[in-house]
Amino acid sequence: MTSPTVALVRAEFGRGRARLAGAATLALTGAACAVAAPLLVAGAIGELAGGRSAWADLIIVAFVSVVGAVAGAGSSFLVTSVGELAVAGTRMELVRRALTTDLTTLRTAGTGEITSRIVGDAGQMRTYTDVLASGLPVSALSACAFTAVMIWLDWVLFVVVVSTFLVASLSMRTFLRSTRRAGLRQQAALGQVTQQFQSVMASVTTVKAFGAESTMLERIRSDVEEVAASGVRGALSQSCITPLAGVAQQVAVVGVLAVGGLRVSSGALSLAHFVAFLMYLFQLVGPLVTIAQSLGRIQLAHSAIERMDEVLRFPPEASGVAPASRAEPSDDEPALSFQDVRVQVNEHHVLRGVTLQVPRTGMVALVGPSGAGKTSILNVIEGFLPLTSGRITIHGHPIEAWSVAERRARVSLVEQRPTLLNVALRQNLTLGATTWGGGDESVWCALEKVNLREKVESLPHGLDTVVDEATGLSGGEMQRLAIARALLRDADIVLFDEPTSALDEENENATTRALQSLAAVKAVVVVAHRPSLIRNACTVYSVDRGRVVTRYDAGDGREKGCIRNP
Ligand SMILES: Nc1ncnc2c1ncn2[C@@H]1O[C@H](COP(=O)(O)OP(=O)(O)OP(=O)(O)O)[C@@H](O)[C@H]1O
Repeated sequence: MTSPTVALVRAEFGRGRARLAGAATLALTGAACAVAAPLLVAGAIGELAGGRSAWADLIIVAFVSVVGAVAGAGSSFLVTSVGELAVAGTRMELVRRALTTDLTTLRTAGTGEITSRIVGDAGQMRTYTDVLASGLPVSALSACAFTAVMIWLDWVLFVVVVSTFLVASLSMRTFLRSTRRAGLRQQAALGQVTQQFQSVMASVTTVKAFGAESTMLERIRSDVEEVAASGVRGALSQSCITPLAGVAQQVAVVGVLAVGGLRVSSGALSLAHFVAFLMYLFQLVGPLVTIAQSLGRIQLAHSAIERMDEVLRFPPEASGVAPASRAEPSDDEPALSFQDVRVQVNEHHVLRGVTLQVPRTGMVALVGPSGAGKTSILNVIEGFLPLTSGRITIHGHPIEAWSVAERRARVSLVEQRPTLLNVALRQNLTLGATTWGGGDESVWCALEKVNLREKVESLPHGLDTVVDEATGLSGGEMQRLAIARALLRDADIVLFDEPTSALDEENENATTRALQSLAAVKAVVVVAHRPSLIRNACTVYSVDRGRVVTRYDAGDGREKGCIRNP
């Protein structure tokens, strides 16, 4: 199967083909200069041996060497710039895949693991692009050219060189394999470190409050040590490659000197060709070491590619069918309808046959003991939990008939544990707000409804305040900001999961009023424990063990608190 990472890199290289063509031309120039230099030196020796001046030849040698060096540097710069773009393109695709896959895949993989692939493994791929596009082809080209000239100069001496390098290359294969294994283990351990550290940071206050710093440190230590141990194993294998090439070169030099000396004295080889052959032999070691090291680095990059491939193969969220296949919502249909909805995750029966209806306007409350399945009902509407059987309709159309984006555009959610993004308050509040025309008035209006206007006005940067760990928002303030965000979104179904659980009486009353006025024009579903919220519901569904066990409807012209069992 083709690696999606490699396919991405190829596509990026395709986009940078002009620069790569320039790099290839420069690399060829560099290689040609490297090949020409010893021949020019041999020519100079011939001139000197014949008692003639060799100044002109030596100046040409110097010129060719400088041109070769400049061409090599230019080629490497061009390839590096294309490589950076390839890494950036791959990183963006990894982020896109992570954001567009379903929650189950995301949670199974672990966000820390994914982070380490986006940051660490993608960085490792720079090695791959550098090596593959620059070091390796140039060295291979030079080695081929040197080899061809060496055969032309004296094939007997070349056989001596090949036999020594063949023995060395067989030993190198073992080192290359162990480098790859070490690389895979190191990247996996690094992923674990990121995963563990992220989870500790997410609960850092709990860790501190319970004095669990050293316990957490110990949990992370074994993975950190594994990163180091695999790194050392990889470095050991890699560091054996250069000396091995050095030893092969020395053995080859001794062999070439012995055999070459005999051939020069017998007149089978001229002195100038013998010197040129030796120069090529010394020059050959550089490209050979680069090739061997490049192969080692490619092994490391391959392990990174395997790990990125896993993310790039994440399935996208089921997108539903195109809107064209569905008629416009009818006014007579309820906003939401569940018929015998069942959800099973692995062996766990989360919902066991839920039937309920939510009218187009008004508030429906879900009540019940902890773990009953209330949040799961909201999650299945959002598509965070997959439906096992049963039927859900939104405005009369089955959820399968809505694309995920369209369905979510109709629905707004305030989660039980709301989160704010690390961006300005304004951006947090207008996240997904389709009606927000760029003016702040609607934002202030939403903040007023949740009793937060004064607080935000008092902040030195107002709506431009960036929400980070140092902002120090209280749990109740976070909850009210999340409610304001939901009020600003132009969705016709609004889901609230225990929206007042962290609020004092005054803020609870303000929020209840905001929800009431919202329910006058929209369908509101609220998971609630507080009587103040339940009191305002037109229908209350009592949920237990994944089922609706009772339904209470408020009577016509009822007074507050008057909820009767049908
Ligand atoms: N993705 C999931 N995988 C496995 N089990 C799940 C999943 N989501 C929910 N559950 C389980 O389903 C049950 C219902 O969970 P849910 O969060 O819906 O309860 P709840 O009624 O909202 O509880 P609470 O009032 O405490 O928030 C729980 O036992 C929970 O562990």
